[in-house]
Parts: sequence; C-alpha cells; structure tokens
Amino acid sequence: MIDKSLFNLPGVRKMLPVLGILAVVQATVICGQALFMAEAITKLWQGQNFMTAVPMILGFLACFLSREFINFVRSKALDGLAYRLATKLRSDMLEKFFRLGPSSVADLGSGSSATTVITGIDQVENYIKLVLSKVLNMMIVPILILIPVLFLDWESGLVLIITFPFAIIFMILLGYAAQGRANRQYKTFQFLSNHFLDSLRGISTLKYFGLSKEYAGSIYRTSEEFRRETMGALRMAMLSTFALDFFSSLSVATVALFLGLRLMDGHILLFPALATLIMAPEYFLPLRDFASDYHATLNGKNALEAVNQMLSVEEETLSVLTEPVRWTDDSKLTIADLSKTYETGRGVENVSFSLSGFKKVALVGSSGSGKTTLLSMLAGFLAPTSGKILLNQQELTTLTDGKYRESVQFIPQNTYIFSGTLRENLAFYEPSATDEEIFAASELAGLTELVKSIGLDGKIGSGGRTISGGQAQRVALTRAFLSQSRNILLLDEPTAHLDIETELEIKANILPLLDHKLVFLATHRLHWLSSMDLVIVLNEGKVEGIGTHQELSKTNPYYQKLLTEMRGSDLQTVPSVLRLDLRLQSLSESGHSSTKGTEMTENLSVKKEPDSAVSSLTKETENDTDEI
Ligand SMILES: Nc1ncnc2c1ncn2[C@@H]1O[C@H](COP(=O)(O)OP(=O)(O)OP(=O)(O)O)[C@@H](O)[C@H]1O
Repeated sequence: MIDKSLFNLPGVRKMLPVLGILAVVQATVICGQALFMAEAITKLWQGQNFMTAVPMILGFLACFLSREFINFVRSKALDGLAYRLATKLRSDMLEKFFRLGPSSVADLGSGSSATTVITGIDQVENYIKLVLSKVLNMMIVPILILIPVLFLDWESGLVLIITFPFAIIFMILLGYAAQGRANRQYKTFQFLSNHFLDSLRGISTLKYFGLSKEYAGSIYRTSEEFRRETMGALRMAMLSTFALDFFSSLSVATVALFLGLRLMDGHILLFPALATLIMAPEYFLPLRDFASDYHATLNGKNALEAVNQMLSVEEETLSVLTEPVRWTDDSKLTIADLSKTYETGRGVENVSFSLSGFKKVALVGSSGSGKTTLLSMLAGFLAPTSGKILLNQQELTTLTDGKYRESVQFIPQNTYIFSGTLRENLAFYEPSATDEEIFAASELAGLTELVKSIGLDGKIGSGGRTISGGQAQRVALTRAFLSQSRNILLLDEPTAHLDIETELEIKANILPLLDHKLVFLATHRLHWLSSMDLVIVLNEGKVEGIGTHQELSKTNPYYQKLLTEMRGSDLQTVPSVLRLDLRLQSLSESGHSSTKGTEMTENLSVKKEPDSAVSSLTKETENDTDEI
C-alpha cells in the first residue's frame, strides 16, 4: 500500500503524528455526531419538546463543522507537503540528469526520463496527498468507532469485527493482482514514451525513406498495448473497489437487519440502535475511501519507484579537482589503458597516450571505431570502465569531474539549440559577453547573416525560429570563439553539416582558435590532418597507431588505407567538375598521367580559380598525396 521509500522523503515522518492526531479527532467527532443525532431523534421520537433536542442538534452541528474543518486542515497540510516534495523531486531529478550526463540519460531512455519528471512526479504528488491520510484513517478511525459501538451494542460490534478482516483480505488479494497490472501498465507507458520521442526525433529520416506510415502503425500498436494494459489495471482497481463496497454494504445491512429485528422484539432501545446504525457505515468509510482512489495510489506508487530508480543510478562523477583546469604549456595528460565497454560489448579498449603542452590531436577511424566514445570520455560525459588518467600529476579514474568540465568546451556532432534568444544560445559559455564580442565571434563562425536577420534577441529553438544543421554548427563554433577561460577544446566533426566550400572557409577561422589549447578533434575529413600535431588512429575500438600525420602516412598501412577512404569521401562532397580535377591530379601523382590528362587538369584548374575554397581543398589533397 505505502511505498516505504515515502518515509525517507523530508517532512513525511513529521506529518504522520499530525495526521494521526487529526484521525483521532475525526473519529471522536464522527462518534459525537452519531450520538448527538441519535439522541435528538430519540427525544423527538419520544414526543419531547423540540427545545430539549436543540442542544443535541447544536452538538451535532458542532461535530459536523469540526469534521469539515479537520478535512480542510488535513488537505491543506498534505497539499503543501506534496507540492514541496514534488518540487524537490523534480529538481533532484533534473540535477541528477545533469550530473549523470547525456550517455546515462540515453541509457535510462530520454522519453521515459521526460515523462517521469513531468507526469510521473504529478502522480507522486497525488499519491502523497492520498495515501498517507487514507492509510492512517483506515488504521485509526474504525478502531475508535468500534469502542462506542461495543458499549452501545456488542452484538453489532461483533458483526463489524468479523466482517472487517474479510474486507481487508479481499483488498490485499485484489491489491496484489492490481499491482501486477499497474506495473505492466507503467512499463508500457515508459516504453511508449521512449518510442514516441524517438519517432519524433527521427521523423525527418522516416519521412525521407518513406517509412513514416509504417512507423505510425508501430506507434499505434504500442499505444494500443498501453490502452489494453490501462484498461486491465482499471478493471482490477474497479473490482477491488467493488469488492470493498460489497463487503462493507453487506456488513452494514447485516447490522441494520439485526438491529431492526431486535428493535421490533424490544431487545434493544431506540437510542443505542440508532447510534450504532449511524456509526456502522462510518466504520467502513475509511476503507471505501481508500478503495475509491486505489488506482491513483497504484500509479503514484509506480511513479515513485521509477523516480527512486532514476535517482539511485550510480554516479560516476568524482569531485577530486578543487578548481577548473587551466591548460598551459606545462600541463600534462596521461591516459593509461582507458577502456569503455557498452552493454553490447563494444566501445573502446586499452587506449594509452601521453600529451603535454598545447597540442592539437585528431581522432580518426572509420565509422564505429570509437572516436565519439573516446571524445566523450575526454569531455567528461562518459566514465571509463577501466583505466587510469593522470592530469597534471593528479590521478583520476574518470574525467567526469565537475571542475574538469568547467574547463572544457565541447562541440558535438549535433549541436543542441536551447529554446531562447540567439544571444543566450551564443553566449552559452560566456554569459557576460558583450554584444560586440558576440558579433565578432559570430562573424568568425560565419553566422553574421542569421544574427543580422533575427537580431540577438530573436528567439530560436523550439517555439522560435528553426535553424538549419549548418547554422546550429556555426552557433556551436560561435560559442567556442567567445569562450576565453576554457582552453581544453573537444570537437566532434565540427564542420560535418557544412558544405565543403563553407567548411574550408570556416576552417580558416577555426585554426587560430585551436592555438594555445589542448584540442581533440574527431574527424572523417582528410584536410584537417595536416593541421594537427598528433593523430590517434582508431580501428574497432583499439588504437591502431599514434603519431604525426606525416609519420603515420609513411609507416602505418591502416592509416594509409584510411586516408584513401577519406580522400574518396572528401571528393564526393565536391562538385562533379572539380571532382574530375582532383581525380586527374591524383592519377598524375600516382604515375598514371598522360600529357592529355595534365593539359585537362590545367584547364580545369583555370576554370575553378574563382572558387578559392575548393582550390584550397585541391591543394591540401595534393599535399596529402605527396606525403603518401
Ligand atoms: N550508447 C551505446 N550503447 C552501446 N553501444 C554503443 C553506444 N555508443 C556507441 N556504441 C558502440 O561503440 C562503438 C564505438 O562507437 P562510437 O560512436 O564511439 O564510434 P565513432 O567512431 O564515433 O563512430 P562515428 O564516426 O560513426 O560517429 C560502436 O561499435 C558503437 O556501436
């Protein structure tokens, strides 16, 4: 009935004695109400003067008003407590999500995390309001009502005593069945939430591949499953409500029948019979009250379990560092045998390297090789499964330290745009940045057009202007350009959403940003590599080589193969006429050129001259080919 964890919430234990006292007072006024009423009716029945019944009627009114007042005080106290606890749980959960970081929230399921914080906590609030007072009333009020009933008519008291446990046993049995149903219903609800959110996120992909109708069918089936489970849980809850109503009505009817028969036989007087008859339904009322909200309490109990489960997820964040890290020329980072193994058994394995001073490190590897996983560990989002980290002589097992994160700028593959003004989104790392600084940074990131068109106070994100993937990436770059204090920079394919011309244009602005920092850049694009001090080559989660681009391209066969693949994909991003130009250059450099081919290359090179960005890519590819 009551989730024990409820008692660990602040204020709940203190509330229990208050509710207990209110239940005792309530039982007393219920008895008073019945006794005054029975006495007034008996006096009038006996033909006494109405005025003799007036004190009884006033006594009844006083008890009636006190009862209403107790209900008011109780709901006021519980509403306040439930609201405070719901607010606290909601902020605890949000803080927990922020501490856990994106990968753990993804493991919990973004959809179910969101619905637990929103709907789940509303259900917990309702649960707190209902369950404490109802259970205490059920435990206290019937016993206190039974005492005067036993004094007035012990036979009726005996009927009440005998029937009460039956009602409780039925409630427990049906309660177990209803609990099972409610658990299944909650699980389907969480599944539906995740499924729905995933579908919303992937709606453009689904539409693009013409699969949206099929997916709509899958959402329909999941919601149907949820409907079935909900109806099953409701049926069970209704059944337990009906069973309790049935038992209590049967018991009251039995008491009334015997009282009537004994009244007719003259074995009992009108006053005790009337008082007992009025008190008998009150005896069962707390039980029926509980049963009528049984389904709501089951939902609340499940939601509280889900909240506790999320709050109890182990945090790998260790606060070892006392202040943010300022990366300098003397700083040192050593990674030894760092591994992260996901549930699927994949991830990265035994990564080791050591870096000191300002360095630009590229992480390369084919898709799924572990670049994002390694970068997420270096950004402090993901705790390693094993391995050691030595940061400026300080030994750490993880970089998920709050202070370390305060030193890091991260540009992910997909930039998140917060619902708010453009200024809030741009000055994300530096909220105190002036408009002039924001303008200058946005110019470097190539965002001036958007800034001019909607202004810094223009709304973007949900509810505001929708911006393209490329613009979102420029927002992320502006954030990085603006940040002065954070000089550990992590970039996960920072220009992946930009076309090649824009990419090279922005790359020219990004390169100075990488100076005097520790930079990790995961990339599939070849042209970044010659600008990097070090390249870490990953293959299926393992390090295949570490060295400079020049060294690796001469000595590492896997890197050479990777470069060929990367060159192919770079070429595909270039307009076809220029692709031909690049191929011809590659051919001429690998000794397959003919005079005709060289002439063609020259002609095409002349034609593309106005496009400086592409000619720069051509040049870089030339260099790379030379190096191999
Ligand atoms: N949350 C996760 N749960 C389970 N497996 C995962 C998870 N994230 C990544 N993986 C697996 O770990 C391996 C490394 O993935 P990761 O995303 O780090 O590769 P990547 O090199 O960044 O790929 P890409 O270039 O496509 O972004 C892959 O086999 C991937 O399937």
